[in-house]
Amino acid sequence: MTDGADDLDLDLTDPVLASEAELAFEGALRPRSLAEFVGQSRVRGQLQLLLSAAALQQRTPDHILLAGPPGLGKTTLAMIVAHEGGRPLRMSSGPAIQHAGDLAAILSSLVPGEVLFIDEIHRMARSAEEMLYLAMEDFRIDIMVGKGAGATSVPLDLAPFTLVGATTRAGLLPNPLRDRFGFTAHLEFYDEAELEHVLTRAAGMLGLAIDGDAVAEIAGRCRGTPRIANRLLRRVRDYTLVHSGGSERARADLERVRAALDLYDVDALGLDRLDRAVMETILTRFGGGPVGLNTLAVSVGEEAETIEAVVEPFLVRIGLLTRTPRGRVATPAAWRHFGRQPEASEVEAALPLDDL
Ligand SMILES: Nc1ncnc2c1ncn2[C@@H]1O[C@H](COP(=O)(O)OP(=O)(O)OP(=O)(O)O)[C@@H](O)[C@H]1O
Repeated sequence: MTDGADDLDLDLTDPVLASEAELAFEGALRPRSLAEFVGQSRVRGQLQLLLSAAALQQRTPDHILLAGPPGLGKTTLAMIVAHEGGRPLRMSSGPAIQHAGDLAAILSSLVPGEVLFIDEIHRMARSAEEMLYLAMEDFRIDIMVGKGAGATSVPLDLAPFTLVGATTRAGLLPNPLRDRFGFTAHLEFYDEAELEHVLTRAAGMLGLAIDGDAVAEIAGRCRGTPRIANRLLRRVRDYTLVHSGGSERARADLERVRAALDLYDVDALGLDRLDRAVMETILTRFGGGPVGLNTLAVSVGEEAETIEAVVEPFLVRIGLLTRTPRGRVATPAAWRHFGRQPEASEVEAALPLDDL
């Protein structure tokens, strides 16, 4: 149990308190140290070295870029970087920094040694990005005063800080920005043993008794992602609570886990509704592909960025989808998983999207 577990001692029958409890649960679940952080052993080792070297030399750690799909622990790692070094943490995000002035206001108010976390850093305004280059390198920014011919730039010294940037799309970062990070961590999907560890820890904090095979079933269906693992566990907790008449001693067994996950539309491979809509669209509307990302996004009614950053990495990883220069293509494993034959696809191509 971590310190945050005490926050969970709330009355779950009160709807307001229950949602507070869910939030408290999210917060309490975040590991507070690298030792508590499950999996990503390579990244953990690299970060540990970087932080230890900075501590020995009594300087701020180098800037760190965390890259990888959503829910793998980027925010958690940023918090750990601050916590391990006993440094304050300022949190912001790319979409919130739409002008250089927004960034100047944040940078100029940092205290020495502060960790600045910018989530979705690839979505920051270009003018702010340019200001960040100088800030990262020299701990200095140039502020423009006045307008037109009379405008002058006034240098402003900043307190030394560590920037931790997070991105689901490292490829979108301009090279000058990427090069100014002292270390880039690429977070990978978690394997099932690691997810079982995450789930067992979370179940303990939630006070949920759960069988080993039931934990393994959730681990196999959470797309290699701790955030999804924790979310599914909460639904299993709800299901167990309701189907045992609210008994405190209820146990989540394999049967209950399967029933809960089926109810919430999570299939045996962990595909959810959006994953399935994407795959079925490729299989039925486009005969298995190739199909371009934008065409696919319009057909599914979802943002191209969401498909590229959230849906595709997992589908590629489990071998249902490949990316080719001509577009996305379903693999033979995808045809098998969806119980379809390539020849049948043209017949079904006339189906409207709602029928998928
Ligand atoms: N290695 C881990 N061990 C235990 N729990 C983890 C781990 N990584 C993530 N989690 C849990 O998963 C949840 C999501 O993690 P986090 O918010 O850090 O992901 P993220 O990569 O920042 O996601 P996003 O890109 O969507 O912001 C958190 O509740 C956290 O407790």
